[in-house]
Amino acid sequence: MSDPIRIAILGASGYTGAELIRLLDTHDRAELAILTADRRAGQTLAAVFPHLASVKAPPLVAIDDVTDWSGVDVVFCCLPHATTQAVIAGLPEHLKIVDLSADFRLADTEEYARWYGGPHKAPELQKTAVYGLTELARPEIAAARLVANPGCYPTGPHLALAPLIESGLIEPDGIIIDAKSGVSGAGRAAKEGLLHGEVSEGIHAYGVASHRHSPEIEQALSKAAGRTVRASFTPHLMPMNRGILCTMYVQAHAGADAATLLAKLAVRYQGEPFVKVLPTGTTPHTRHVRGSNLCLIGAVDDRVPGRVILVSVIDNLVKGAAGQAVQNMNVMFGLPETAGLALQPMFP
Ligand SMILES: NC(=O)C1=CN([C@@H]2O[C@H](COP(=O)(O)OP(=O)(O)OC[C@H]3O[C@@H](n4cnc5c(N)ncnc54)[C@H](OP(=O)(O)O)[C@@H]3O)[C@@H](O)[C@H]2O)C=CC1
Ligand SMILES: CC(=O)N[C@@H](CCC(=O)OP(=O)(O)O)C(=O)O
Repeated sequence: MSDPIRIAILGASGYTGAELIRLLDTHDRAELAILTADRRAGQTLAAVFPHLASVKAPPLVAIDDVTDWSGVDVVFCCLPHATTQAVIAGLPEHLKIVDLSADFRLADTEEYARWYGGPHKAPELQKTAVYGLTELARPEIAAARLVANPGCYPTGPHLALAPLIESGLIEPDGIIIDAKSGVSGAGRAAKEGLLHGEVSEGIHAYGVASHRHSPEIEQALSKAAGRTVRASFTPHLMPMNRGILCTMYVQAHAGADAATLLAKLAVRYQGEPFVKVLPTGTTPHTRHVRGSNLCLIGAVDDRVPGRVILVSVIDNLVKGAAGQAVQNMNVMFGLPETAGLALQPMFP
């Protein structure tokens, strides 16, 4: 039997922490060594998450109380933005790190400062981080010490659009991304505006033309295009717990249609366990990925000539966060990529 991979989860009492624990419980090499929390430090996992009571895990502790990291191989960091960078900068060199926050995703430090309200506290470390959309950066992830796990909104559009832009099948400028997310995307800390009475039976756009995932999406599309690209991105909050659906309006280049775009994606993602391309003319539902690490992509020809409408879905807590983080850990340690992720979606 191979040695266990000893894992620390910083911010284990949040939504993505819980999801990591659920997935890693099915991973035959994973051993939970350290779990941290802030307000919930000192509690057992069973007290914080009764649904995970049977998982073998240490009690949750405050990060400052962790003085010995020698029994840890990899850290999943599930802390809020900005809190993360100083914590990661202080971790010993021997640790591999998958950061689920936004702190290390933007390669341009000025762009980071513009969108996240101030200069980065660990700019040298930021330069070493690899943006970890697994299917599109495997060799870099395999060699990385620090992986910046992508944001939940950018993941679907990045997977759907980057291969189409790279191959010249669609126009990179002027893409419109209309995104809809479940409320768990906002994390566990109760906030006004996210209470049941304010979210149920309604839907609203937010961060219109100003959401901090715009630069992350544009970073991905620009890389694919080899030049700066701007996109229109509007997120909406949906009265559901999990899931992100993105509707993308793209202009196809001469002769290309939905079938052409899907054929390109099918070739690009052939053999990929988690990215699935649907038959032309069909579109996925968030319920088709709930609880799984899947990203489904469909496309339909618009009635406007030359325009194609693509739709992607993921579970924001799995492929949009904890699942992709486990996938990245598997790549970093040379393990089968599906370890800990072989869960089919829940339906209904
Ligand atoms: N939710 C999602 O769908 C996604 C989230 N992310 C990102 O992942 C990270 C975690 O998200 P999520 O799990 O939803 O967040 P939650 O708010 O649910 O959890 C945050 C965790 O961090 C701990 N924490 C909060 N403040 C501090 C602090 N100052 N010092 C130490 N620990 C602290 C909390 O502890 P305690 O409970 O004890 O207060 C909790 O364990 C965030 O950066 C988020 O943006 C990324 C992709 C998707
Ligand atoms: C519904 C909701 O509030 N979603 C979050 C995005 C969550 C996410 O995954 O992104 P980060 O890791 O960058 O936080 C938001 O709009 O800020």
